[in-house]
Amino acid sequence: MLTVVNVEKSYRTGGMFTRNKQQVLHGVSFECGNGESLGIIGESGSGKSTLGRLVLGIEQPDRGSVLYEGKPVRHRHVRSGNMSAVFQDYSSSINPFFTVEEAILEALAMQKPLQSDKRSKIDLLLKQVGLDPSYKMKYAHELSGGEAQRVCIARAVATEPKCIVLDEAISSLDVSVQIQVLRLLKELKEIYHMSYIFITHDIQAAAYLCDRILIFKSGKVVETVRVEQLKEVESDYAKKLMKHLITF
Ligand SMILES: Nc1ncnc2c1ncn2[C@@H]1O[C@H](COP(=O)(O)OP(=O)(O)OP(=O)(O)O)[C@@H](O)[C@H]1O
Repeated sequence: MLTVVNVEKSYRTGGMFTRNKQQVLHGVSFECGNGESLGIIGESGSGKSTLGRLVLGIEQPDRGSVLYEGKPVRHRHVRSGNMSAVFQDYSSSINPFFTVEEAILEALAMQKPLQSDKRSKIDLLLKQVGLDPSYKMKYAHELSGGEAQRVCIARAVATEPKCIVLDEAISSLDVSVQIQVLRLLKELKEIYHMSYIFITHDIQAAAYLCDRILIFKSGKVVETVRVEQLKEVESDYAKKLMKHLITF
C-alpha cells in the first residue's frame, strides 16, 4: 500500500537568491492499495507531476510523508524494485546510444537477485508489450512514438514493480495508439498485479484504466471518487471535468 500523508511542497520563484515561494501542494493525503489503479486528474499546473515525483521519491516534500508499506520512499531500498515510472516524453526516456535490448537490460540490472536468463526475459517483455523480439537491436530513433512508449513500459515492468507512476504516459501519442497503449496497460496490470498511479488530464483515459480517481485542483485534492460513481461527483470543478466524459 502506498500512503501519502499531508504532503506540502513549495518551489522558490524568481531565482536562487529570492525568498519568494510558490506553494504547489497543500496538505495532500491519499492511499493507493495493492493492485489498485488510482487516477490523478486535474488541469495543467495543478501540481500533478510534482506529486508524482514525490511519490517516486525523486523529490522530497517540505512537510508530510510518502510511505510504501509503511516505510518512507525517500530511502532508495524502499522504492528500488518496488516502484517505477513511465513519463510523457518517451523520446528522451531512452538513451539514444542504447539499443532496445540495452535499455531494458539497464532496468533489469537494478533487480536483485539478477535474472539468470535476462535475454529470454527481454524477449518475453517485448512480446508482452506487443513488439517482436527482433526490436531488440533497434535504436530509439528507429521506433515510432507508440513503439518507443511500449519499450518504456517494458522497461518499467522489467523489475516486476509493485507500483508504477504513469505521468501523462499516453498524452503524446496519436489517439488510436493511446487506445492500444491503454489496453496494453490494463493487460499488464492483470499479469503483474501492480498498482498504477495514473496522472492525466484525460478523464476518458482515467475512467477506462482506473478503479478510483482523485480530482486535483490548485495542489489540493478536491474529491476522490470510484469510477462507477463518476457521474455522481459533487464539486463544481469535478462536474465540469465530467462534461468531457463520453460513455459508450
Ligand atoms: N522544479 C520546479 N521548480 C520550480 N517550479 C516548479 C518545479 N516543478 C514544478 N513547478 C511549478 O509547480 C507548478 C505545478 O507544476 P506541475 O508540473 O506539477 O503541474 P501539472 O499539474 O503536472 O501540470 P501539467 O499537466 O501541465 O504537466 C507549476 O506552476 C510549475 O511551474
